Amino acid sequence: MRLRGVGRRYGLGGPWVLRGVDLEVPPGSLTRVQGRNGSGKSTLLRLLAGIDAPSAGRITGRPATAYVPERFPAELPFSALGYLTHLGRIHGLSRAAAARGAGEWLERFGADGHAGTPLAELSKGTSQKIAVAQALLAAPGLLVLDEAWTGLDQAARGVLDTAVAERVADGGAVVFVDHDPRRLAGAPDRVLRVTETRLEPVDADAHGEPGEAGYPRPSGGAPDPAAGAPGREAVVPGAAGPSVAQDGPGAGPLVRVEAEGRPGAGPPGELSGAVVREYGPAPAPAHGGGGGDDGPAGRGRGVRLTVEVGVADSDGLLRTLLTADPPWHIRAVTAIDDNDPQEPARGAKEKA
Ligand SMILES: Nc1ncnc2c1ncn2[C@@H]1O[C@H](COP(=O)(O)OP(=O)(O)OP(=O)(O)O)[C@@H](O)[C@H]1O
Repeated sequence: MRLRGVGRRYGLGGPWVLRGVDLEVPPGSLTRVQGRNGSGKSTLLRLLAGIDAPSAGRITGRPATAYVPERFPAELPFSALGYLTHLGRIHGLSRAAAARGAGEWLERFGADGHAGTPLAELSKGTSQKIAVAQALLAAPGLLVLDEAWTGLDQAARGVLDTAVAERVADGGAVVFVDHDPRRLAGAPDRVLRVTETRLEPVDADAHGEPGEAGYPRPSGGAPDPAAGAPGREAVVPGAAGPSVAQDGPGAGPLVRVEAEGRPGAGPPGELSGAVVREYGPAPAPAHGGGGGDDGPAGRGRGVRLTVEVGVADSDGLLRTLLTADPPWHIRAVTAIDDNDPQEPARGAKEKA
């Protein structure tokens, strides 16, 4: 598949999110895409997946494509097995092959016990397994994964790792975005960074390094007026306890997760190994609202939660937030570069 001079902007006269992107996606290739929050990674992946059209340029030579979106629409009136069979049919499989493939993927993901469960009644984790299974089941020529590992348990993440390797070995192309710099570390044939509307190759030596330009802190965020809110920089109650306050979330690379909850939501009580950096009223929308991106905060002013956690625990943290009732809306996930002078000294801050 080939992208030539591809650009995307939203709305009439809106700013270009991507511009002049030339890209070839060869068969049998594994490509990682990274970039700052809001740089345009999901926009690029939607274009690659063919569910969005470029505002400029051309995309040619698309193979059969499957896509795991950042958010899976789980409210459809199907059972898990019925949905996967239906999707298999849409991907061109015969009824028998679709049903067989659906059953096999449910089993591989350890979700066969939920074959008859309506989608709307599935847990977030099982729902994510279905989101991934629907993309894998027709063995697509191009597989596009937008944070597809998030919300999966450890065993299912391993199944997905293996499935990606199988796809590539089988001549399929896989393009993925993931917040964890260690995801499929060493496996991608190339790493691309979306920056300032462009797509540029990342130095192979920088693959997956925390703090590398693919994982900077959120860009341009105005200081939060709620900086002094109660609970800021507190240790999560009932979770990691005093050892976190003394030692921080452990040695090694850290990930910062920013989430937004319903008005009045308290922090979930099971954020093991995590340090809460900020907890208070969400800032007012920068553009006066109307963007249709209210998240679980709904129309009211929600609660903003910023948590730091070791990379190894970040999947668990995300799962906890996403499966909370009501779930938190994940605003940003960024790795933290301890060598960055703009980062406040750790240790000292934890003890403040
Ligand atoms: N449907 C849309 N309508 C209007 N603007 C959009 C739409 N989708 C994305 N944008 C804007 O395009 C820019 C890039 O968004 P995109 O979601 O592609 O970035 P991203 O790198 O995937 O971000 P994140 O890491 O936070 O998921 C952002 O400024 C975003 O607000």
